Amino acid sequence: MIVNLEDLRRHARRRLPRAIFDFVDGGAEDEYTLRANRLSFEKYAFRARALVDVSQCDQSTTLLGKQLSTPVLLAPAGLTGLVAPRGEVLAARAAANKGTLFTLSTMSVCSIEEVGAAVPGSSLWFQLYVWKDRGITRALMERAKAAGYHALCLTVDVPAMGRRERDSRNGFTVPPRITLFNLLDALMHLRWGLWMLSAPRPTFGNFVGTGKVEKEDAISVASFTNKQFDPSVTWADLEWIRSLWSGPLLLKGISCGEDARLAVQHGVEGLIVSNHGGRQLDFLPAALDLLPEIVDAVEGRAEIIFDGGIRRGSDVVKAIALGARACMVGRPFLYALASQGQAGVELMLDLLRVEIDRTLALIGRPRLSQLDRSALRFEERPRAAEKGLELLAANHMK
Ligand SMILES: Cc1cc2nc3c(=O)[nH]c(=O)nc-3n(C[C@H](O)[C@H](O)[C@H](O)COP(=O)(O)O)c2cc1C
Ligand SMILES: CCCCC(=O)C(=O)O
Repeated sequence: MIVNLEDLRRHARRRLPRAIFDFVDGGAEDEYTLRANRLSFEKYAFRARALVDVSQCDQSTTLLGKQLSTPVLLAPAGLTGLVAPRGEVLAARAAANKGTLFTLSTMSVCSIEEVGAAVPGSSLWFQLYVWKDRGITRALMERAKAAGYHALCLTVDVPAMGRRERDSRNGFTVPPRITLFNLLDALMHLRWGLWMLSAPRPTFGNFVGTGKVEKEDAISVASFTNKQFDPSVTWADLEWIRSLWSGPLLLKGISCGEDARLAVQHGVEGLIVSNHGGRQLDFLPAALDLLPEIVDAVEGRAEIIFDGGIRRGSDVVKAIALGARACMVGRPFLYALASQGQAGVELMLDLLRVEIDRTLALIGRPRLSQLDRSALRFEERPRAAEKGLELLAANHMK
């Protein structure tokens, strides 16, 4: 039975081959940041007001001028189409049906055009990685523009791919290599295997025809991206991107106040406060702990989106109370896709919606605009968090 997002993760773990589940679920190196992302929510408890009329809770909001029915968006995730066939199209449809946004990753399986044709561009953002080949980078932006995508989100926390040791152990490659382990893994997850047979052999769909993917046979994500992504990108390149993209521009992966101020000086419309779900630099602080410093640095001059570890409606309410305008979820929509395809993603968004509404009612603040730091108490000693860390550390050592 599925009553919350953790149930979707359990489902996904059963449904997906081990190597694919681990690619989705895992983080960098010791996975400290990945664990910290969850545990940081336990540092905050609520201050609830009583006897407030909460008969009409309203979680709708606007983001970069667009009306949304909920402050929860779908984060960009490379290789979503490995979790379910045409996974990006399914997730984009679910988001549009539920009045919110889907962000297509540069590293998607379905192409910019295929997703663009499936839903209105107003419910789509495109996430950009800068390739060494600037012609390709420029073409990505032009294609997203031509397909009607509303905003561009430049990810700035991948100057090198984080080291995901689960992927190394599993020998995870794109396309998946046919090995005895992978064959057994697929046989033990037959529903997924049969499901995937209905789709073309998965690859990075935006690069078919460029010669970049055709030459590669079964390459690890880190080898491929380290070869293709440009580690020399600086603030100066932002001007170049700006000159090619006329719509709203966001930076994803800002993790300190200095960079937030620079981003505002460069005129970006939005920032995504994120540690890439603990998949990049291990020992960045928990994403929630990055938020206050950045909110204070931005002083309302750009819209702030938060991601990292959101698994409950109450997590969304806490991030908004700390100054975010909206939140992205990554893994939860991938677990949901693995569990039940498009219907799973819609269910995931519904679960969060109901949890957000109930939290707003119980704390006596029926609208998002009424959320600020006075809705929270800082837990001096988050005992559950300490205990959780001990338990997780113990599990890790096994
Ligand atoms: C499987 C997977 C693939 C991802 N691929 C990308 C990507 O291509 N581009 C990007 O900017 N972020 C990527 N991310 C990071 C997410 O956009 C997001 O920051 C992160 O998942 C948020 O944490 P959460 O999973 O705890 O919600 C990926 C995350 C996952 C789990
Ligand atoms: C699949 C290409 C890399 C996607 C990414 O950014 C991530 O896995 O976190």
